[in-house]
Amino acid sequence: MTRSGTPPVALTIAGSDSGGGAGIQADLATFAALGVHGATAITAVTVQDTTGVHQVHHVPVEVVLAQVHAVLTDLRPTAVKTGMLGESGIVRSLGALAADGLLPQLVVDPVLVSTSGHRLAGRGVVASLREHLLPHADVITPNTNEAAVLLGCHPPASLEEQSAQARALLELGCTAVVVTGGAFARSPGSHGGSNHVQRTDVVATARGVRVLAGHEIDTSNDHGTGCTFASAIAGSLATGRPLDAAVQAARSFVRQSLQRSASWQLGRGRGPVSHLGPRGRCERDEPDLHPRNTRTQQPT
Ligand SMILES: Nc1ncnc2c1ncn2[C@@H]1O[C@H](COP(=O)(O)OP(=O)(O)OP(=O)(O)O)[C@@H](O)[C@H]1O
Ligand SMILES: Cc1ncc(CO)c(N)n1
Repeated sequence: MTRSGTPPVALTIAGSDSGGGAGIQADLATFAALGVHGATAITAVTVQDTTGVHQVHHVPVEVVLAQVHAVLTDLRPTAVKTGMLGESGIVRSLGALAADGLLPQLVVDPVLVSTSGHRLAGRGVVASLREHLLPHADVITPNTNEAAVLLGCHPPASLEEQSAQARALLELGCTAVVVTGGAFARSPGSHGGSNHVQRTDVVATARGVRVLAGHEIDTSNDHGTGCTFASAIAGSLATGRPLDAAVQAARSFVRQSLQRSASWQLGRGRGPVSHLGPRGRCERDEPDLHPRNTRTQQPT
C-alpha cells in the first residue's frame, strides 16, 4: 500500500550540465516544479556553462545500467526520460531494456548537438537511436535539426516540412513524435502579440498531425528548453496525465519558464530558463542588477 502524500517518481537518464541549465539539472528542477520525485542515471559529465560545452566525459555503460537497475528496482518510476546518451553502447543497452517493457512511459529526447554547436553524441549514436531505442519510445522530442539528422534530410524551411518530418519519424515505430522548435514567419493577420515569428511544435500520432503554435518569446536565456520540455512531458505522464495533455502542459511550462528568465542575467552567454516558478523573480533587484536585458514580454 502507498502511504498518503507519496509523490510519483520519474527517472531521467541523461548527462550532467555543470552550468545547471540543461541535462540532468534541468530535468530534476522540472520534476520538482511538477511535484514529481526525480531519480537519475548519469550518462556523461559535461564541463559546460552558458557560453558552451568545454569537455565531455562519458560514464561507462555498465555504470549507467547499474544506476538504471537500482532506480527501477527500488523506486519504481512511472515514467522515464532519456536525454544525452552520448555513446551507441548506452543507446543499445537502453533499447534492450525498453524492448523488454522495463522503461515505462518512455520519453526520448534524442540529444545530438548542443545549442552552442558542440557534438554531444559519438559515432553510431544516430543509427543506434533509429534502430534500437526510438521504436520503443512512447514519445520522442527531437528539435528540427535533430529530426533532420535522424531522417538524413535538410532542416525544415516551412511548417509543412516540419510536419512532414514528424510524420516520417513516426514510421520508426514510436507511438508519438513531437518535432520542436520550428521558427517561421507568421502569416499576416494572425493574432497574439507584435512579434512576427511563430514557434511551432508539431505532434504526430497514428491519429494525425497537430500543430501547436505561439509567438516567439524575446529572450537570449533559452539554454535547456529542449531538456525542460521533454522532462515536463515525462513528469506530467508520471502524474497520470494522458499524452496530449502532458504535451500541452509541457509547452505551457517551457513558455512560462522562458518568460520568467527573460530579464535574468546568469552567466555571460545564453542563460538558463527559469525552473523556479514565481520565486524566480526578484522584482526588487531587477531594475538595478539586470540592465542588459530589459525587453518587455508579450503575454502568451
Ligand atoms: N524563444 C522561444 N519562444 C517560444 N518558445 C520557445 C522559444 N525557444 C524555445 N521554445 C519552445 O521550447 C521548447 C523546446 O525548444 P527547442 O526545440 O528550441 O529545444 P532545443 O533546441 O532542443 O533546446 P536545448 O538544446 O537548448 O535544450 C519547444 O516547445 C519550443 O517551441
Ligand atoms: C548535458 C546536456 N544535455 C543536453 C543538452 C542539450 O541542451 C546540453 N547542452 N547538455
